[in-house]
Formats: sequence, structure tokens, C-alpha cells
Amino acid sequence: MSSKIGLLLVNLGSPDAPTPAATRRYLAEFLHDRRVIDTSRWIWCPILHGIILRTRPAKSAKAYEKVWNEPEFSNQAVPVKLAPLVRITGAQAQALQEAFGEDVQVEYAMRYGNPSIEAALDALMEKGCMRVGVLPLYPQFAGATTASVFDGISKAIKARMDLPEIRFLRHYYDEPQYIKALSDSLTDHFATLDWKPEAIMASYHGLPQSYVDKGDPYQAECLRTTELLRQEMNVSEDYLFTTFQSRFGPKAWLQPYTDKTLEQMPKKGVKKIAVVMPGFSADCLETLEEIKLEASETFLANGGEKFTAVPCLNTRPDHLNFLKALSEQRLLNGWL
Ligand SMILES: C=CC1=C(C)c2cc3[nH]c(cc4nc(cc5[nH]c(cc1n2)c(C)c5CCC(=O)O)C(CCC(=O)O)=C4C)c(C)c3C=C
Ligand SMILES: [Fe+2]
Ligand SMILES: [Fe+2]
Repeated sequence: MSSKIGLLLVNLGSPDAPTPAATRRYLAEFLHDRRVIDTSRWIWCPILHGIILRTRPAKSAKAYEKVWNEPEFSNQAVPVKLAPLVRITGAQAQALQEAFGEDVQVEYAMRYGNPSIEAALDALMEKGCMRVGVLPLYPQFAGATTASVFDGISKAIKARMDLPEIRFLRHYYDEPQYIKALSDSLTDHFATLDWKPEAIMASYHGLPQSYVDKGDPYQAECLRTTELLRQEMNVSEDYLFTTFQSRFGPKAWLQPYTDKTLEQMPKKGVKKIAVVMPGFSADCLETLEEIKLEASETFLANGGEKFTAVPCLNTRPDHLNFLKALSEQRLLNGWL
């Protein structure tokens, strides 16, 4: 007898509330993941417990507070009291559920915090889904994100006597429909401006350089994403280029750094810039606070005149159509 089919969307996760206590719980789970921080626990745990978890939660909670209700949604069932990333991922899951109808049960989960992977898998199995496709919502593969979702799935099913059949998507950075949606999102966003960007910065979340040196394909996939977008838009390397944001700690991360590049651009004659963030499938702290609020200030304080952050693909119809086709073709094929 054929069982029901489940689709599980997974993204990174956020605190349950923009408070120091909730942010501390979230950061403690996140920053204990060896895929995220590979330093020996003898060295890392004293730093994490003694310094980071004492200082960063209050600072991060303030940052979350600034963007908690952004972007505003008017007509969705997912409550506004959730963080932007969780809310948008919930809205994506809801839209995909409506698009699939009875054929596929769609749930969403966060790698850290709530709703947990365990709860989402429980929900799918309770609905009788013994075939589950897992779609990590990271276009580019990284050990710290995609592989960590794989670990999260393994951990969630560890104590189960019975398992569903599970398929896992590794990345989708080079899918033509994704590149086209990015390009169209730029066109649509530029149509809302009364000025024309002189350059577009494609800013991706950073990663320690050492992870790439040990074989992580993330940097190459980010560079290729920008190249494909450049081809789609028919623009030059000077006009559309890659940088890496969200550096954490004293080690070298992937370069060029987004903030340092923004400081230099006005001196090089670029005074009007747009930033697109193709590595984020939903707006979150790193796009709304770090780029839309902080990076724009950096650019303007250094002689820039106009700055705009392009919204992530979020619940754009072309993004949802793409995620549906991607799931059908690369996860659920032969099951439907
Ligand atoms: C400390 C190491 C970190 C690595 C390595 C890292 C990789 C990485 N992260 C994302 C995507 C997101 N990260 C987000 C927040 C965030 N990231 C780190 C640290 C690392 N990320 C921290 C400590 C935080 C929390 C916020 C803070 O205190 O600064 C988010 C947003 C979460 C939200 O709630 O909105 C995303 C998304 C990728 C893609 C990646 C590697 C490629
Ligand atoms: Fe610890
Ligand atoms: Fe991160």
C-alpha cells in the first residue's frame, strides 16, 4: 500500500521572542553545533559560556527587536509574534500546501529553536506520511547549514522504532527558475525606485575561510550563483559582484567583506548601490537589520548617496512556483 507523501521545509531558526533570555536559549543551541563552530570543545565551551552567552544575547535581542514585525504581512495565518524568518517560512509552507492540495502534506521546521525538526517530522508521521522529502531552504550548500539540517533530521529520528523513507535536497543555486526569479525580483524592485543603481552587490552570508580550505563548496556555489545571475541580466562583473556578510569572531572569513566593500565603494565613484542577498530564501535578521538598517548607514556615512536592499524571494509567486517544481522534480519524483 502506498503511504502519504510529506514535504518538509527547513530553515535556520530564530529566538522565540526578541528578548535576551529567548535569544540566549537560541544562541546556546546554535553555537553548540559543531557544524557551525568546529573549534575543540575544550577551547570553545569556556569562550561560549564565559563570554559570548553573557554578552551577545542582549545585543542580538535588540537587533531582533528592530525588525521583529518586518516585513509586514496582511493576509496570512502565521502569527506576527514570530520572528521574520519563521513567519516567512511558515507562509511559504502554507502557500505550498495550498498549491499541492491533498497530494502532499507540507510542514516547516527550524534547525534551531521552534518549530523543531522533531515536531514537524512527528506531525508528518502522524498524518501517515512514510515518504518525506526534505528541502533545506539554502540555495547554496554549506556544512554549517545544509549538512547541519541533515544532522538535525538524523537526531530527530534516532529514538524512533520505525522510519519514513527520506529524501534530502543538497542545493539549488544553479536552477534556471531560481536565477530567473532573482533577476525578476531585481527588475521589480528597481521599478519601485526613482533612481538607478550604479552597481549591484550580491551579498551572501559568510563562512570561516578555513571551512572552505577543508573542502566546503559554499564559496564556489556563491560565486557561480552571481555569475549565473550576471548572465541572466547580461551585465558586467563591475556592475554585479559578490561579497560576504555576517562575520563572527576574530578568524578570517570569506572575502571580500560586505561592510568593508560598502565603505570603499563611494571612494571608487559608486554612490548609488543596490544589495541583493541570493543566499537567503527569506528575509531575516541578517538581511533586515544587518543590511537594510546597518549596512545602508555604513554606505551613506562613507559618502554614498542612495542605498537599497532588495527583498528576498520570500513568498513571491515565482519563488513558490519554483519551490513546488523543485520539490516535484528533485524530491518527490516517482512518489506523486
Ligand atoms: C558563528 C558562526 C556562524 C556560521 C558559520 C554561520 C553560517 C551561516 N549562517 C547562515 C544563515 C543565517 N545566519 C543567521 C544568524 C546568525 N548566524 C550566526 C553565526 C554563524 N552563521 C549567528 C550567531 C546568528 C544569530 C544572530 C546573531 O546573534 O548575530 C540567520 C538569521 C537568523 C534569524 O533569526 O533571522 C541566517 C538566515 C548561512 C547561510 C551560513 C553559512 C553559509
Ligand atoms: Fe558548552
Ligand atoms: Fe549565520
